[in-house]
Amino acid sequence: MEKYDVCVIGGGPAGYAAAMRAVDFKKRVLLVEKHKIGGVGLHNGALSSKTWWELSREALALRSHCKTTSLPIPSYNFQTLKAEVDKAIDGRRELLEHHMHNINVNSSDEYFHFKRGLAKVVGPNIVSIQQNDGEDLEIKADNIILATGSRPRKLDNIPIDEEIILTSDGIENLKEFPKSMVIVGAGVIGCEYATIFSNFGQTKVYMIDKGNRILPFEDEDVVSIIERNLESKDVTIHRNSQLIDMKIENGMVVYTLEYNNGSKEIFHVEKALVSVGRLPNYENLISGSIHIDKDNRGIIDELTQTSIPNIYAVGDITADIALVNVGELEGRYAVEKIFGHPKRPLNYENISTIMFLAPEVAGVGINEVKAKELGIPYKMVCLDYSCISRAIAMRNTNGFIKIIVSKDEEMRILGMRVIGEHASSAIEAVALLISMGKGIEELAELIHPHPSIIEGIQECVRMLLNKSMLKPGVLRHAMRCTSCENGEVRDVEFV
Ligand SMILES: Cc1cc2nc3c(=O)[nH]c(=O)nc-3n(C[C@H](O)[C@H](O)[C@H](O)COP(=O)(O)OP(=O)(O)OC[C@H]3O[C@@H](n4cnc5c(N)ncnc54)[C@H](O)[C@@H]3O)c2cc1C
Ligand SMILES: NC(=O)c1ccc[n+]([C@@H]2O[C@H](COP(=O)([O-])OP(=O)(O)OC[C@H]3O[C@@H](n4cnc5c(N)ncnc54)[C@H](O)[C@@H]3O)[C@@H](O)[C@H]2O)c1
Repeated sequence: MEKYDVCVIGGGPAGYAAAMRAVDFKKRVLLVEKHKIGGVGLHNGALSSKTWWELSREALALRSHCKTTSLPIPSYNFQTLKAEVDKAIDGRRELLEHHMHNINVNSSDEYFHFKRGLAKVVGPNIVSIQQNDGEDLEIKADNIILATGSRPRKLDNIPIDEEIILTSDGIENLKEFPKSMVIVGAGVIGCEYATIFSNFGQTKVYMIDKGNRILPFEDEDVVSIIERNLESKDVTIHRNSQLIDMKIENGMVVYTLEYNNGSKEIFHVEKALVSVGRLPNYENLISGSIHIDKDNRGIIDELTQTSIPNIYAVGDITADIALVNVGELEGRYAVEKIFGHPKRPLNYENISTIMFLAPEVAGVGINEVKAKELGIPYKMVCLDYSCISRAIAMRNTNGFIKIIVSKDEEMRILGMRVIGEHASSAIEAVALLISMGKGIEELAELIHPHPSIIEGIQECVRMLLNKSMLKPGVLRHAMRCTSCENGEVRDVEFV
């Protein structure tokens, strides 16, 4: 039986990162992937949707340019655009495969090994592999890392066929832009696809969420900009309504909503996208004789280690945050825990995120919704994009920067949200400061390039220190500061 130091099951971002970290430790590692390397990080997921988003932004910019210059408004061919998306994904997958297949070339020992097939843990040290183009085999590994990711959650009463009623896995089955589409579940995936389809301007988009607004976990002021922008592109958000029925009739989606006053309305659309969260892939992964603690959100782990000490779980299969960067962090951490001593603790508090919407929303740490939920007293400063030179130069001042700090002398940064153009480029400095446990003085005095969006962050911080260049007492419409304790929000007045 072949023997390895570690066997990693799943070649998505978490598994790939784990396998490559094991190579650093000069350990014999086997990576097993049943389908395509890259997982949802590339296919039907992060990279594919981001490529669609980038293309849709270009399309929107061109449409608005044509409108202002009275040029004919172009229409877009779905297949041509899909070929662009496929090219981007194939390029990244080929790079990962080339890297993987050549990793041992300059080494006398073959540390890295790869098998394509379906893996199953059949003993605490034994993995069986149903190879795609070879014999089934069993291997022995001192340690096993589970990184099999997640899949879209489905609802019992919605007949998903991935042709007419789709999940994010079925987007690639589309042949052309649908004339109309309803999105069930207005979380991150739902809102990103609503942004993409409405940006192209060829699909009438409807959105339904079980809550009374989109992005229920995000702050109200962020959501209101996103909702306003979606609605300006003719997206209909069904508020205070409940989906009571959805079926396919004559190749069309027919859905019924019930409103708060008891009345009902029936809608007909070409396609539906169901994006109501994701489920961990742990079915048929572990033989019944082995018990690993798990719940319906995923495998339960203690800093990546499962209830069986030599079996680790990383990425979407675990019960915590489902993001590429988190999966990679966990994959690397698990390997460091197995073969060395991780230099830094695994910390989920300062994860940076971007929601690819219109405009983009970048975040790090907690938002106001979370701070209130946790009962943390905080101070919040907010600066409108109309005060930032770079936003003015971009002729797009739709957005703001918001920083949340602890409501005490120390004013420790708890979190930040930036909504607007270049939002993502602005958060990194703050992410670093939060992770270093620094206060805000350092940021107030750093020199940033000009003009840049991050200058707005600096002005927010100076506002907290009562030494901003623009005075909030004068620009009340564009600069806000509040404090919150026991759920009570008050305006902070500056002299
Ligand atoms: C539409 C969409 C957009 C997203 N956008 C973003 C984004 O912008 N930013 C971000 O950070 N995150 C984003 N995510 C989330 C991100 O893609 C996931 O968090 C990430 O891919 C999880 O990585 P993973 O390695 O845990 O799992 P996966 O990427 O799901 O990979 C798991 C791999 O394991 C393989 N596998 C499963 N079972 C077995 C088995 N038994 N044997 C062998 N192989 C197996 C699968 O084939 C797969 O390749 C998005 C997700 C979706 C769906
Ligand atoms: N840019 C990014 O970083 C990015 C992009 C896409 C996905 N992701 C990751 O993928 C994960 C999954 O995304 P998602 O959008 O599927 O989940 P999500 O948790 O963000 O949103 C699910 C939404 O569905 C709603 N919902 C749940 N049940 C419902 C029902 N029965 N009817 C109507 N609405 C219902 C919820 O209220 C919620 O708004 C995210 O949590 C995130 O970790 C990240």
